[in-house]
Amino acid sequence: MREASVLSSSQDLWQSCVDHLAQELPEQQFNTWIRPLVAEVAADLSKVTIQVANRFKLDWIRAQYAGRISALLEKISGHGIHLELALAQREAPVRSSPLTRSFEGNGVAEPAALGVPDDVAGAPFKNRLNTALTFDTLIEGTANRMGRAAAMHVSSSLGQLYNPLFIYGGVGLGKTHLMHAIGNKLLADNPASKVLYIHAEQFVSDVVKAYQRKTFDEFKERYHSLDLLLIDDVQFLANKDRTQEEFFNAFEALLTKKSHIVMTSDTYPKGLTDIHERLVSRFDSGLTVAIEPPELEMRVAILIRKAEAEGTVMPEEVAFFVAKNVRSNVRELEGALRKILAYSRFNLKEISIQLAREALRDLLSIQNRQISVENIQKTVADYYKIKVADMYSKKRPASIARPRQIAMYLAKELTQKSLPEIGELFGGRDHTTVLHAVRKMSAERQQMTELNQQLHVLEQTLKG
Ligand SMILES: Nc1ncnc2c1ncn2[C@@H]1O[C@H](COP(=O)(O)OP(=O)(O)OP(=O)(O)O)[C@@H](O)[C@H]1O
Repeated sequence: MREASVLSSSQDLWQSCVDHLAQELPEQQFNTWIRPLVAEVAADLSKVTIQVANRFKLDWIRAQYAGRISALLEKISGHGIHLELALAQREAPVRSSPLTRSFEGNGVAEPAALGVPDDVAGAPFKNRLNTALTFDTLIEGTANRMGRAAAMHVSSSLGQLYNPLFIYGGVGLGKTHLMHAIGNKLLADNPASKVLYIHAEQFVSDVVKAYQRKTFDEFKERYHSLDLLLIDDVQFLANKDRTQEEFFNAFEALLTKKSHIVMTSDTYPKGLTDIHERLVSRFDSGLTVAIEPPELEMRVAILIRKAEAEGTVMPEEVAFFVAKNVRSNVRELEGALRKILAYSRFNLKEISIQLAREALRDLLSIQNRQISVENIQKTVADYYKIKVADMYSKKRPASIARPRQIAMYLAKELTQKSLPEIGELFGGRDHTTVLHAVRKMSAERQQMTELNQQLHVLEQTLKG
């Protein structure tokens, strides 16, 4: 543990606290809840203000982590610290984790939405590119070869082939990185180009704002004048009719003047739901490429290169060990690497397989863990702050019945259990009750952004 006197700056205090949490918490929890936090530390270290993206996260962090964070900060600094949690101003969604997308409670509703933050109309033009995400830092492998080649091509011959470029794939595979790389390369070659990176949700909010303020002319001027529009996660345009119409208009205007459009999504165009057919067919009219999960060699290369970027050498055998055990996506790999580096730094130990095994023990044990109905019941009960016993009880108030239905739905989705078996585990309920819950939740999650987000968090937590 570091002493107060060793802390060279206020940011050191927060970093130390985060490093500790990285070691203490399961990977998924750390990535979901702690990693995205931004903290301001008073120069005299007497107060730490943590900015949290939305109310839902704020409540969760207050309930689950604030106590531990406070205790750690006090232990590290050696004195009392006032910890404050505050709602952050909504930022451009350059995201660091799949769960840090800028959902605001129920999501940004279309034109009736209130309180849309003020960060586009009237403001000086910002391209929102993250300059760290370039082709140089994007490691190539079979999984992303085609996407990378297409992206390179687009950045060097804008408006010609592959327009629009539609990139799809699972979470944390480098789609966003690829988009920023295109923008950064274009700007490096042609600094006068007008580029905009935007998350689809922010586009929705821009439409809402233009609608509320009757500033569609400015909106059109802003979007239709671009040379390159990079729009991330277009699946978020689902069910937003007005936004889709405006997107369609921008799309047509940009293609007509041979500007380029690059989009990402979690699915291929025809797999998108609740997006107008005419848009979907436009999405598919250029080049559509998939990004696959990285293969073993690529995972090894990513670990070695990222360790290098942190000024550390990761022996190849350690990289293999980690790459074999962390298979899902690059974001998870980055998380594993961060844990290993923090562990090595704190324990003053060289990076070895043994050290990696220790640093990743939670992650490795979670991987070996089967998801059980009991675990689902406990996790859901904790999440909605009800008693685990209520999962089996006959109580009917919505505050209890609903989490119970959610747990039943997750039990069906994440385990091999049959409906009667699940019913049995929920206090001997009939299989039709379980079926009803499963159908209800699958239908509602399509309609309700907030529920979908909560289910996503629960699924990620349970899957580790
Ligand atoms: N091939 C790669 N080489 C180096 N870093 C990578 C590569 N692929 C992804 N990354 C890094 O992994 C992290 C996750 O990537 P990114 O945010 O681009 O994923 P994504 O596919 O957009 O995921 P999501 O759908 O969750 O937004 C980023 O930090 C990114 O820089």
